[in-house]
Amino acid sequence: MGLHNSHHKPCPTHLQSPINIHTRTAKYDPSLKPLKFSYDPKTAKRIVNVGHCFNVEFEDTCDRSVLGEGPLTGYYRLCQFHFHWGSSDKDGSEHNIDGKLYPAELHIVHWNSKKYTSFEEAAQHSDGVAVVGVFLKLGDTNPVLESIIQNLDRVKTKGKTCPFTEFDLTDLLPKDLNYWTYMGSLTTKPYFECVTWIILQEAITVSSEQLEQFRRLQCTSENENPSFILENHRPVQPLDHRVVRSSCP
Ligand SMILES: CCCCNCc1ccc(S(N)(=O)=O)cc1
Ligand SMILES: [Zn+2]
Repeated sequence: MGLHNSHHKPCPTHLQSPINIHTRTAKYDPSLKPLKFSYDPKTAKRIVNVGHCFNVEFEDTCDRSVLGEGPLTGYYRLCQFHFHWGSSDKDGSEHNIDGKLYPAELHIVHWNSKKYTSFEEAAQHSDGVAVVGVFLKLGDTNPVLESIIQNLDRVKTKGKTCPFTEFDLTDLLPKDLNYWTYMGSLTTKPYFECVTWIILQEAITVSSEQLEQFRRLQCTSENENPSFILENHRPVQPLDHRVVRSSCP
């Protein structure tokens, strides 16, 4: 199924992510609301090395940590956050801003708990998932990131987990919560087209040494010859007929 045109041949519509955000083409939408983060630090649970990155997982059996408003209808339940990075500080982010790459990108993953009963079910629907993307720019050591990174040697190999509780995720967000938003997909297999992307316009800082810690994670399990997660960012995908909206003019 896809858009129809005068030569009557259906052209497939791609709704894949990430994309390059061309800021001058983004359309200010005054109907977009401010983002409303309501996170309970007690829902932080553990850090897991999932092989291609590490996830910081939250308790998502009830609506104790939710994202509301913004471009969303209703609220979406926080389930995990993770990062994408590159083999050097020159690239690593998944989304680009006017062709500019950042050294890393944070993804905060939520699912529509009003309509669906799990992330896996929500991921089958176009209104199922909402991911907040935050760029990481090179700068001073980020003390909040450091509280996560100091645990990484406990999840060095694939499949390892360690407890991680009492974490206030709002401490990791920039002050300015203005955003771009568009409809897209998961950026790793199975690439389901289920994501309302909400990309913050202000970046947070990360130091070069902190990025090096990400690259020391292993994609192999402890009884295999070690190989490292040097990079895990997907190339940008065609925007096609999609419009990126902005929360500010
Ligand atoms: C259906 C189960 C798939 C597990 N993986 C979920 C997943 C993949 C990618 C992203 S991302 N990188 O688009 O934020 C979030 C969550
Ligand atoms: Zn991601």
